[in-house]
Amino acid sequence: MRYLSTRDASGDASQRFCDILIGGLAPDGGLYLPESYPQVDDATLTSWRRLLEEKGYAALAHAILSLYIDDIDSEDLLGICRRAYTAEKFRTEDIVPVTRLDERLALGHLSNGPTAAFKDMAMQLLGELFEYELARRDQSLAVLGATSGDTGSSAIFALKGRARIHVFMLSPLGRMTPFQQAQMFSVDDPKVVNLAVDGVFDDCQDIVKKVASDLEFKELHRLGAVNSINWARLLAQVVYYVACWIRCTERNDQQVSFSVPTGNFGDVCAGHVAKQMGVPIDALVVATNENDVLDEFFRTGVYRVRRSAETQETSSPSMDISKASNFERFVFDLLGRDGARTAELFSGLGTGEGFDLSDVPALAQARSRYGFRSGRSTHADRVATIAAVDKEFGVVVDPHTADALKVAFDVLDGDDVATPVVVLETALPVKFAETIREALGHDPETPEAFAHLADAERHVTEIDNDADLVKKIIVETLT
Ligand SMILES: Cc1ncc(COP(=O)(O)O)c(C=O)c1O
Ligand SMILES: N[C@@H](CCOP(=O)(O)O)C(=O)O
Repeated sequence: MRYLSTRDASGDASQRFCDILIGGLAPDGGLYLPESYPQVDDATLTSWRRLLEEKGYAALAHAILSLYIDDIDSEDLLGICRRAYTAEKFRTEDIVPVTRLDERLALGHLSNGPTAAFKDMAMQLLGELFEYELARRDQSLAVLGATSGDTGSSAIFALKGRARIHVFMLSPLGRMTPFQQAQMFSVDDPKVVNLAVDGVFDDCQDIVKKVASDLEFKELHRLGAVNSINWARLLAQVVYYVACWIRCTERNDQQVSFSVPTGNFGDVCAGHVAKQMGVPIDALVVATNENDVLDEFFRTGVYRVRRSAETQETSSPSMDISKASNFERFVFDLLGRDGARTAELFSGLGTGEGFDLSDVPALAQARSRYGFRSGRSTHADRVATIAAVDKEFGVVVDPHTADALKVAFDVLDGDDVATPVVVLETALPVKFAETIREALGHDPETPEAFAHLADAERHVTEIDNDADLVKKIIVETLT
């Protein structure tokens, strides 16, 4: 399989998987996608069903990843998957258990990993892939990432202690929950550098892209990416769509839909990839919080990015995002993979512009061909949903999952989706105690592994929103 950039007008798919794994963002500022989506037939779906049942999640991951990775020996890739997806790390043999709430609703549990968020599903694999490839190249990597609360911890826990890797993680100052801050900043490791930026997540992500676009700097300091701009993140996430579909169905002609709490559009974009491969997925429901740029797009065709000052601070803080990176991948597909047009639309976003596709005939396909639906949820909605789901099903969900449940109820009640909906649970409630207390009147359960966090010492430097300053810190740390 070869890969191309969403901004490459020539359509030249010349990159191999391990090159883009290490490269992260494409040199032209675009995001990598495979030249085509491998198509799965009935026999393949049946074999995946058997594989998951008989050999487990790691074996399923190996089968799916093998369709996209042809520059890692198959046995080595299997070893990588087995090391990434263990019952010890994910606290369950199933890795991704599914709870059926009723005949039309299920929860896909993605947050049983080391940092209690779905980011671990991809990040544990990324850690193993980096280790393997860097050893093969005898190289080091300086990972520069941005987080709104969960990617940061997940990356740090997956990468710390790996000899060839430094981690520089940018987070929006004061905008994460106390638990998220404690989890991330408690790591005491000279090769892990936490930088709290005076700004919002989008500012942090802009810095990452700006620094990575300085190709000389990137090459000199061997800069890598762990955000979902890295294709490997999305690829790993495709696997749990397949696993959830298998766990909710008995036959290959049965479809399910997914409701996905959405911020940077990475999670639901992995669902888009799975659907394009032929996995029997009906609707992909994009559930946003009050930062509803994507809901607005799917309703109107207008992509109106908000400036930092307009990005609201909400009680599902990990989704406080107004410039969704991976949306570029979907628009590239929607526009028939027109790299020149995609470059034109997305290169203006840095200056706060958006675009309007309401007149483009292909927009209708967002729903008809690609299955997208959307909706938004507010603070009042998520608090009410957490309380209602606890009362009706005896399950406590985190605020992000509550947003997806709220929108799932909307589309089901409005008869907009006729297939069972799997709501992706993206974090554990322990990370968002204040909102849980407001909804339920008591604290969320604290798993034993996190009991020590509240008192841990913090390791973080507060900095201005300044890409040059970040470069300076990277240089000083690496030399
Ligand atoms: C808990 C949680 N839920 C949902 C999301 C949204 O996922 P995505 O950015 O892939 O759309 C994030 C982060 O973005 C998150 O941390
Ligand atoms: N919600 C994320 C934001 C970054 O998204 P990513 O999927 O691109 O890494 C977070 O919690 O940090």
